[in-house]
Amino acid sequence: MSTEDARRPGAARLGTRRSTMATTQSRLVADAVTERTGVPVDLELITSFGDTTRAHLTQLGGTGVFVSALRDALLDGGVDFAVHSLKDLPTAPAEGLVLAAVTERDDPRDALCARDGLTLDALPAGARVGTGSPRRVAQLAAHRPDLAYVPIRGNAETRLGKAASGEVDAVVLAYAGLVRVGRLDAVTDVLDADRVLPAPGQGALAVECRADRAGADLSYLSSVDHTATRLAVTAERTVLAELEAGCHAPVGAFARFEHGRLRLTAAVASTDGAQQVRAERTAELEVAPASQKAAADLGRELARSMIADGADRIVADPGEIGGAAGPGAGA
Ligand SMILES: NCc1[nH]cc(CCC(=O)O)c1CC(=O)O
Repeated sequence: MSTEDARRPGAARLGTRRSTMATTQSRLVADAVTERTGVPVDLELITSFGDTTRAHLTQLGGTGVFVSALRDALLDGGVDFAVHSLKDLPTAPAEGLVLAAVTERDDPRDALCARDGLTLDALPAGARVGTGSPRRVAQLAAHRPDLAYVPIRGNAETRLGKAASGEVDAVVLAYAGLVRVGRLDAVTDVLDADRVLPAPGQGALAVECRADRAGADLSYLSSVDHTATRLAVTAERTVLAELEAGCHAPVGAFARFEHGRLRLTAAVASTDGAQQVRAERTAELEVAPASQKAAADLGRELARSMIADGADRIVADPGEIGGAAGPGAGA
């Protein structure tokens, strides 16, 4: 374990993964906490299995590879709190831990980073699109079944490098992540939610700490909680939980407040894009912490209507990326 700075007495210790994206988003939250409460925060770098393994993410057989090392450090008191990309957090609550805050969401959309400034519609048939996310492949294939989807992994810089080197023609990454690593220059098409629904929680950060400290010595963490975001991501994550799907399932969900209502859209698609269940539902909801249950109810009702339409069967057997069904022949 190494520290970013020498530890300052009285400073809170924020555990973070080592990647540029993780340290940038941890620093953002640390600065917001300090600005709002006066509590100084030091970053402590922790290596996780997800950062070191060469196995493809979808082969790791479980969710949350990025978060378990941080959670161990929280539970044993090595650090006071941790910041995760919310979309990487399993929906099942972690024993002894709570979400002390969910920060205001950044842009939730996915972005295409293609050679020669190409947009999704302009990519030629057969172009190779690199992404290891079944959700992205499934939804992209629904629009462009004629492209070749190639599973790739690595951090944002590594993936962008594969497009720059010509190994693939394009990669798809979260817009918010590209902002955090300072690589918006690579974006050639921003994929709005009508085309590709983001992952539940995408663009929001989760602040996690030990349950017995959240209402006690760490109660100041609530200063960075954003109620509207928390309600939206509660609805989104409830869809995922009800579908019994993990963060690498082909499930997109996005909720936003519009005219006093929370509007939730979700989609499940097979990896070849051929089967898709998409649904939307709204609920009248006050932007207040007391609306938490109503937000979860909205997610549960939407998921149940999708299951009635066969969404659970797609989740159970979405097909492989670049698998037997493969890219369609037509242009
Ligand atoms: N799975 C990795 C991951 N976790 C969070 C982000 C982006 C930032 C965010 O969604 O908050 C990324 C990279 C990506 O999907 O391109």
